[in-house]
Amino acid sequence: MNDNILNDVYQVILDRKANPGDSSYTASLMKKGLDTILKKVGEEATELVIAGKGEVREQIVYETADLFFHTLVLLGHQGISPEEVYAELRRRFGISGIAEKNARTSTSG
Ligand SMILES: N=c1c2ncn([C@@H]3O[C@H](COP(=O)(O)OP(=O)(O)OP(=O)(O)O)[C@@H](O)[C@H]3O)c2ncn1[C@@H]1O[C@H](COP(=O)(O)O)[C@@H](O)[C@H]1O
Repeated sequence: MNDNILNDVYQVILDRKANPGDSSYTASLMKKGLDTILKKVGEEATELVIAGKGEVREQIVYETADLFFHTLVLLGHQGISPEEVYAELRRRFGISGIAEKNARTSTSG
């Protein structure tokens, strides 16, 4: 996962943090600080829960994107790279996950 949209958006977030512009929503969140960012993450998580209950596919996708974005802002604020999260997921995926992937590959051809 070296080249994906999460990384691209994260790079923009870091840039907004380093070079805040007046019109940037990300920069305004960074300026307001951790409590505001955490509040947004909580709100977006709640909105995703509501969307999930509604079972409207487009709404779930939209709210998931909002939650991903605000989570990346939190990571950026804390100086944590998405790569650290990917590494944790890879660690959990571990040996059993790799074995499952290999089994799927060998039966799909
Ligand atoms: N991915 C996003 C992104 N997702 C959501 N948002 C903003 O997050 C806010 C969401 O807060 P709310 O849910 O309260 O918004 P709302 O309009 O009240 O309600 P919704 O309809 O969004 O649910 C809105 O203002 C959205 O515009 C985002 N703002 C920025 N980005 C990315 O960040 C980049 C830099 O943006 P700026 O910092 O604004 O330059 C952009 O190019 C995008 O790639």
